[in-house]
Amino acid sequence: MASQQYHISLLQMDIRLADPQYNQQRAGEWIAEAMKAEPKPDVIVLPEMWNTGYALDRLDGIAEPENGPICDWLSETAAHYGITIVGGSISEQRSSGFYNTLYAYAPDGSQLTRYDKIHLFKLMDEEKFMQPGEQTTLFPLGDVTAAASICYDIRFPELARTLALAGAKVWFVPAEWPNPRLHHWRTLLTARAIENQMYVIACNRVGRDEKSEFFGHSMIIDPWGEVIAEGGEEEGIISATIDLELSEDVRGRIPVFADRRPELYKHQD
Ligand SMILES: NC(=O)CCC(=O)C(=O)O
Repeated sequence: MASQQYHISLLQMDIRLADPQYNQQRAGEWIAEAMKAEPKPDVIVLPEMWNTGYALDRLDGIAEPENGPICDWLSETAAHYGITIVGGSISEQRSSGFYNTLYAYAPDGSQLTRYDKIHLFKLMDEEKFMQPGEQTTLFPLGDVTAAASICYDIRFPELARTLALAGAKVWFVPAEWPNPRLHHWRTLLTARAIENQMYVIACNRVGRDEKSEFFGHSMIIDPWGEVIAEGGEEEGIISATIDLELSEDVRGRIPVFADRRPELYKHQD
């Protein structure tokens, strides 16, 4: 079996509202910077909607076309450096509307997954402008099953549990999670890691837009719930090495999955 160790780098970047060219240039600079580190990252993660930010009322004309140039760029960048890129999410325009869409690419540049955010966040008016996704996603990270969801999705424990039951040992979560809910962000991510005995790898943006201020605090949490890396509130690269065998180890010690009693998880009067 191939090694299950991966060096992960999260690009905790600021995002300029409604300026995809500038944001792509900055993302490229951040990736080049991350690749100078030793050890070099195997996996790079970007935040949510990093191309446009939450410029929801201006997406027409600035959102990416389906499988558009940003996807080509993510694919070429992954192949150029020989890394996996969990490309955060981008705002994408299709004939059926706008979507908040995550793409991931393998080290050979092939597309690993495309996922449309399934829970749209009403507090930021997402549902007024965007269409929800209709399915969850799993994808291979080497020999291991990985999952990805987006930001508000972390509030739905049944989603994380479904992904873990389907085999996920690591869950990637790009985000634009604003103040003042840092306590929710840290607690929910940690709970999802502990209850599902999997790595949770969450990349949040920093900076502000016209309505919100974003606090960063990108996190890499292991299957015991230990925070092994956490960002501050400034732009930066947050890195750690993970060992996906730890998930099996923790599941063996506290056999939550074997002990589940799903036949009782329905309310009876
Ligand atoms: N972009 C988002 O989905 C934000 C979710 C959020 O802030 C929350 O509290 O949930």
